[in-house]
Amino acid sequence: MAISKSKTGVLLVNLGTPDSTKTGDVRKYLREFLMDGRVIDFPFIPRWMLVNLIIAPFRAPKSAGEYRKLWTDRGSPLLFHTADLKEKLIQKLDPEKYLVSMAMRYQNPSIEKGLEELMKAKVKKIIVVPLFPQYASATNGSVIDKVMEIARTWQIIPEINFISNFIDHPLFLEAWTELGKEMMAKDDYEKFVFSYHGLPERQIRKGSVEGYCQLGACCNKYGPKNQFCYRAQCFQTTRLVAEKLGIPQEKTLTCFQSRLGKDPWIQPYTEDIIHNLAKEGVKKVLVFSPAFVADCLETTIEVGQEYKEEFIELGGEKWDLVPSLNSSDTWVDCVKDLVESRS
Ligand SMILES: C=CC1=C(C)c2cc3[nH]c(cc4nc(cc5[nH]c(cc1n2)c(C)c5CCC(=O)O)C(CCC(=O)O)=C4C)c(C)c3C=C
Ligand SMILES: [Fe+2]
Ligand SMILES: [Fe+2]
Repeated sequence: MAISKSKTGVLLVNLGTPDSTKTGDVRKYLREFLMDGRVIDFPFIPRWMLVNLIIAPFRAPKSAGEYRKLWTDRGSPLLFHTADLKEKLIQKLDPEKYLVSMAMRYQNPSIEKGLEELMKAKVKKIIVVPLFPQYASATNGSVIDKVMEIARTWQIIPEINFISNFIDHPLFLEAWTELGKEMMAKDDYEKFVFSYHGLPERQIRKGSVEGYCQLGACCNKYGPKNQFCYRAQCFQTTRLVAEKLGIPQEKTLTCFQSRLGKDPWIQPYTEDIIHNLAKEGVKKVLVFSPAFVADCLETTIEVGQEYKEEFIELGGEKWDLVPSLNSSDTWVDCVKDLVESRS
């Protein structure tokens, strides 16, 4: 009892995934996810109408089909890779000092449950690790928001520490370098595409400090004024990973996938990059997806299957996806260090 009182609680949080591939479960997931005002940042009524009358009903059957292609015996890869990461982290952290739990921002296991587990053990402090390397209001911001919404109902609120982003953590970069090297040993790639999850441009502008972020060349530099700009962090991630792998900058392309709706999202779009590469006669491409730390619908299906089919149809020969960090040893070491450095 005395020992558990002095433990630090660690909460790993990933995005979320449906409970099953049934259309009803996918609809429920999409509703919870997209009704988050940090994800679709419209006022409540237009957001409610858009999500409940248009996106969820029409998208759910299509998304359920995509999830069926992705699903495994262990369920959703996003979920089981996060569970594996948690188990491996437990093995590496001192059990006398740390108690680790995991959650999904949307659906299950919920953040409520994850925090409850830590609070029941009377932890002295909580370190929340949103598993998103680049800060965005729609992801890390939303996790922080949700944790605070829950914590404000407690009588005793222990010290809570949030990891904001970790794009320049040496072990994060090393983990991607190891995976990239393994792929690069197999073939000579002409171009290296870094495809990140997209965001509506509006969300970047809202976070712009003194109007600095203009969604253009401003993202080619990374400093105090754009340290929270998601697009700038993505470009910086590309530069850091490419540098460690010895890939010349002119062979790298940073782009953004998964646009939803008609509003402009951050550019360049991955689809446009695919078309341009094919037009230029590029045949062999290696693709990194460093906005995700676990393989999921966005990596395996969208990048690994759909974009690949498009590139091959347009005349390309190879479009190989670097697998995500999942629960690789170096990535587990990175999370261990993120936690221990805040203890
Ligand atoms: C307005 C819509 C969306 C924003 C903004 C958004 C930001 C965002 N998302 C991720 C990470 C993931 N997204 C995933 C799936 C997914 N994302 C959206 C929409 C927005 N995301 C939808 C509708 C979906 C569901 C799938 C679909 O119908 O296409 C996933 C995969 C989950 C899985 O179960 O595999 C991840 C991970 C980031 C990092 C991000 C902003 C930076
Ligand atoms: Fe998303
Ligand atoms: Fe910016």
